[in-house]
Formats: sequence, structure tokens, C-alpha cells
Amino acid sequence: MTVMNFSIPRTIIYGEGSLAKLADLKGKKAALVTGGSSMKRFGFLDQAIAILKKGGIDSIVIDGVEPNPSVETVWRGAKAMQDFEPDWIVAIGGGSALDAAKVMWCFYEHPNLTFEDIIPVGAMPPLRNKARFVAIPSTSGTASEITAFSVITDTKNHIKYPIVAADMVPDIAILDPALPMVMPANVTSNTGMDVMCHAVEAVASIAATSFTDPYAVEAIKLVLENLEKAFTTPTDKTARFNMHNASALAGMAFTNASLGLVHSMAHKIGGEFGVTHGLANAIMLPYIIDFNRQFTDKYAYVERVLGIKDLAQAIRDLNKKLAIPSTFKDCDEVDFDETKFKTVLNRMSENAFADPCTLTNPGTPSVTDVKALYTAAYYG
Ligand SMILES: NC(=O)c1ccc[n+]([C@@H]2O[C@H](COP(=O)([O-])OP(=O)(O)OC[C@H]3O[C@@H](n4cnc5c(N)ncnc54)[C@H](O)[C@@H]3O)[C@@H](O)[C@H]2O)c1
Ligand SMILES: CCCCCCO
Ligand SMILES: [Fe+2]
Repeated sequence: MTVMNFSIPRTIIYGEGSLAKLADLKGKKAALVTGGSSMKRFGFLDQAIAILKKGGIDSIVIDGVEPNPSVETVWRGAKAMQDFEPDWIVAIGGGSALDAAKVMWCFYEHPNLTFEDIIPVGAMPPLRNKARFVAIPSTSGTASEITAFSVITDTKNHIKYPIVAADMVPDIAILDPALPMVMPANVTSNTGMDVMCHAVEAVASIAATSFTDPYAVEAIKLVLENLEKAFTTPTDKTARFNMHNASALAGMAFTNASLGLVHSMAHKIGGEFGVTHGLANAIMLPYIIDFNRQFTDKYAYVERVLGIKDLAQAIRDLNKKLAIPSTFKDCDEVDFDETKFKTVLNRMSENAFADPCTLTNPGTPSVTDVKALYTAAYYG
């Protein structure tokens, strides 16, 4: 029996008002990393600065992190940290902000590294010589506040790289449902289906264990029971609380069991077309459950435990309630031009096949399988 490892953040603070716990941090300087305008617009960024100040911590803001954050954005933030020398990094925003902050942290602690140095799984040197990390997610969500992962886009070759390093698991995760409550409906649905995908892929993963399955199954249950409500009634506190916790629970599952083919394919179609991560996952998930069923009985296990007739159909039904299209051809978020799709299909399929997430898929697909699955998800 091989020796296994199960790691999650040391501290997870959750529930209404948990943002105020930033006041308990012991330190001198914090670098706040955030994304677009939402945290500023809704006052959460100013709240965080004031709470840190109350606790005796001065801060700088590194903002403007774009969706699907680039290597260039990471270097910009790392430089600001090297100049300010914080002992805390506080990432507040969606997965893009949290992911960018994690790799900024790495280059702050190790300024002589290159991005290529940290692409191999586990290649990142130890962190925490200069700073510790607090993650405050505003979407429910990528669970980047829980995981050992960060997804960074190399804009030169259009490839999204999942960076994997145990030290990137944040010290503290703060799950305050007030932040995701202000998400617009499409962000609620896309990020909520990312949670579903994290949980379903973690439970079917060849690295799933008795430590990871309970978190994954509970997350699937909470998404089925709460996502539609959070989508239709954005101010429903119970639905937002349960979705925010579901995101972290799914994160505890997949940071230890990893994921599968849906994420490999979502990373690569995201790199080629810029489609939102959760939306790409939501469209493809049912197709890959149907494909993977030949390799695993874990979907049947979930159906038995949760009393679901057919998991893929339950996900198709939920997608429909969330106004998520069943194919990329019918997706109006980005232009999935058919000629471009055919042109990039081979490259995209080979890159998806090589993505680290494919390693834990319940069965080993061929590149031809991946192409067929992209084609099925494109045309239906
Ligand atoms: N590290 C991991 O384990 C992990 C897991 C899954 C996905 N990811 C990565 O995370 C990224 C996606 O993150 P995401 O899905 O959270 O979206 P995001 O961070 O890209 O944000 C999407 C949009 O929603 C806005 N937004 C975020 N929170 C908001 C709020 N509360 N109210 C209003 N607007 C808000 C953002 O400003 C942005 O415009 C992708 O790059 C994906 O690859 C990382
Ligand atoms: C190897 C796991 C990478 C996780 C990335 C989630 O989009
Ligand atoms: Fe994801």
C-alpha cells in the first residue's frame, strides 16, 4: 500500500461576517491582490484594508488581475511585493486573482525563478520564508482558497498551465458569503458548475480515497440543492452560504485527488477561445461522464448515495435551469467560430491529452478520444 498524503489549509474561517477575522492576523505589512473592479465596487477591498489597519497591518493593493491571469500579470505583482516586502499576502477575488497571487508569492520568495521552472508538477521550491497567505474567494467557485494549484496562461502559446505545489495551499481561507452574494447570475452559474465539476472529477479520480470522497459527495449534494436558488435568488443567504462551502469542500477533495479529463479539456479550450473556465467545464461534463462510465463505477456510487437516477442527466437538467448551453456551437459567451474550432482541434486535443489533470482521469483516453469528445461537445 503506498503512503498517501492529505493536505488542506490549516485554518478555514467561514460564515457571515468572517471577513472581519482579518483583524486577527499578526504581522506588519500585507499585499492585497485582487482582480477587476468588483471587490472595489462593492466595498470589500476597502473593508479589508481598514480591518487590516485596525489590526496594525499596513497594506498595498495589487489590482487589475485579469480573468485567466497571464505570466506578465504575475511578474508585475511579484515586483510590487519585492519592493514592499509584505509578511502577509491577502488574495481577495475570484479564482483568477487567487491564482495570480499564489504565483506572485512564489516569485516574491524566489525572484530568480522563471515561469518554466515551476511548470513541472511539484517543482516549486518551499514558500513561507518571507510571507504567509490568506485567500478570500469572491466566487463559489474555483476553491483556489483551498488548493495546491494555480492556473496561469502563457499568452505567447495560448496555453493555460496548471501549476501544482503543496506549499501553495493557503494558510488561511476566509469564506464570507457576503462576497459571492454580489456575483452576477452568469458568474454564479459558471463558477457553481465549476464546483460540480471539481467534485464529480475528484470522486471519479484514480487518486480518490476515503479522505476525499466524503467532501466530494457532500459538495455534489449541496450544488444540486442550492445552485439554482443562488442563480434565481442572488440574495438568498442560505443558498450563498451553502454554495460557498460546497466550493471549499470540493476544493478539499480535488486538491488531494486531483481532477480529470474535463479540466484538461477546459484548460485548453479556455486557452484557445478565452471561454470562462466554469462554463467550459459545465458544457463538457455530461459528455465525459458518459465516456468515462466505461472505466469506473464511482458515478454509480454517487447516484446510489444521493438517490440520483443518472448523474449526467441531472447535470444536463441543471445546466438547462442555469441557461448554460448544451454545446459550444450554441454558446454565445464567446465566438466559437467553426473554422477556428476545426483549425485548432488537433493542437487543442494533444495539449489536453498532455495536461496533468488527464493523469487521474478514471481511464486513459487516446488523443482521438479527446478529439471526438471536443467534437461532440461542440456540435452536440
Ligand atoms: N487554483 C485552482 O485550484 C483553480 C481551480 C479551478 C479554476 N481555476 C482558475 O480560476 C479562474 C477562474 O476563476 P473564477 O471562476 O473564480 O472567475 P474569475 O476570477 O475569472 O472572475 C470572473 C469574473 O467575475 C468577476 N467577479 C468575481 N467575483 C465577483 C463578485 N463577487 N461579484 C461580481 N463579480 C465578480 C471577476 O471580476 C471577473 O470579471 C480560471 O483561470 C481557472 O483556470 C483555478
Ligand atoms: C493538476 C490540477 C490542476 C487544477 C487546475 C484546476 O483548473
Ligand atoms: Fe475548475
